[in-house]
Amino acid sequence: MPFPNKPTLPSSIWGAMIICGTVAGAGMFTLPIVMAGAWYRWSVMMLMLSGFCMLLSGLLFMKVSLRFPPGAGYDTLTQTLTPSWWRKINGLSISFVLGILTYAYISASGPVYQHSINALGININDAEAKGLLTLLVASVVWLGTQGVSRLITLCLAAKLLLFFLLFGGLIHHVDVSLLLRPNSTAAQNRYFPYLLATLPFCLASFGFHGNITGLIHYYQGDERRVRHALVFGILLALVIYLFWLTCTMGNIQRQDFPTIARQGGDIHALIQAMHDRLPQQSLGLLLDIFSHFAVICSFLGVTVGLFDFLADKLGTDNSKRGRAKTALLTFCPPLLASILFPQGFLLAIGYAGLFATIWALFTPAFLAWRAHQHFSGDLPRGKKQWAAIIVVVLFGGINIIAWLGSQWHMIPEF
Ligand SMILES: N[C@@H](Cc1ccccc1)C(=O)O
Repeated sequence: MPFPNKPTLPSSIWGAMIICGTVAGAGMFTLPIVMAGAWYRWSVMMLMLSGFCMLLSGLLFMKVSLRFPPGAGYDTLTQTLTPSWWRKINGLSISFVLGILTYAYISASGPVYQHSINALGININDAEAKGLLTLLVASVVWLGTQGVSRLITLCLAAKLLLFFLLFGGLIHHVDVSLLLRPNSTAAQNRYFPYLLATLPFCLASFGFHGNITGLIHYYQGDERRVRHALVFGILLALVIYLFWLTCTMGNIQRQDFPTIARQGGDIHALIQAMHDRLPQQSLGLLLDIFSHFAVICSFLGVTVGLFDFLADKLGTDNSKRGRAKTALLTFCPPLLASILFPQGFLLAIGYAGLFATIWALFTPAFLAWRAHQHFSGDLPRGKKQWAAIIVVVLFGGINIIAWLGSQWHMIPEF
């Protein structure tokens, strides 16, 4: 739907940053751990394929969303174009994924914060660190959108800057032979069988679809800019992931990864393993600061999404009290779960990958399918749209098979 007047719009670069900010979050920290079995070359290919399919579904969603008034998000689109049972499933999968990601962020960053606060000489335990961090993020979200978006922009800038500073340093320590020929024993020389199990994690790592509506609003419906922002955002995230994989797999031995996974696979364990390899203290410090910003950024983005979604569904008002109620519902269950089950970070990202298939892959394909019938009637469907819908649905189907296969131990685990 056309926007009435279009003053000068922000450059696509800013939109790309917003997308990259959500994409490259905690999921990224699971990648080297779950990809240790398939190792470097296969993992690089899998990342490219996943990035491509997730971008494709994002573009399908964008196309449909542009036909609606500005601000129309998942709920409006599914309400108009899909049967009510699908709308319900879609809504449930969105709240589940955002909730479990909140749990994952709290579980992953709690130990990192505890470590940093202890280093300052203040003694706190894991649960206290998690409570403190959650309270901090919850207060920002409670205060309102303006503050949050400023903080997200700030964290994102810090995250990108620190990332390139850090990896400029780390890349010098990469051992190329470790990347290409990791170990010697014949039994450990198998990589391909482990590839499928990485899929749900790749999918979660490239999730961003809740932000498309906001992006369309930001660019006032200018399709070209939104498209460029999505493409560049995903490309930038892919570059970051490839760098990250190179630096971690080029620094940590393949056989050391299962130990990290057994410790819950959280960021702290991974960073600890890297610390042991780093000769300079400054790089270690940079790594710590980077992980703080990386998680806080997605933590804010995802919890704002969950907060808005819950407020909308439950109809809580926008007063301070109403917002406090929604904030309690957004943050308390994941915090409690994280204190009771602190080791579930990897598992949670896997679940997020499974359930995100519904709203990040199937729903966009379904919407594109129905939108054509709804708006263009008898006109034949373009070949490109056909191809995109098939690729996206196939990718989603394989992801579900991969998740079930590893859950039922039918595909090997490293
Ligand atoms: N991509 C995000 C997770 C996410 C998944 C789905 C939607 C939004 C966010 C991360 O890696 O942390």
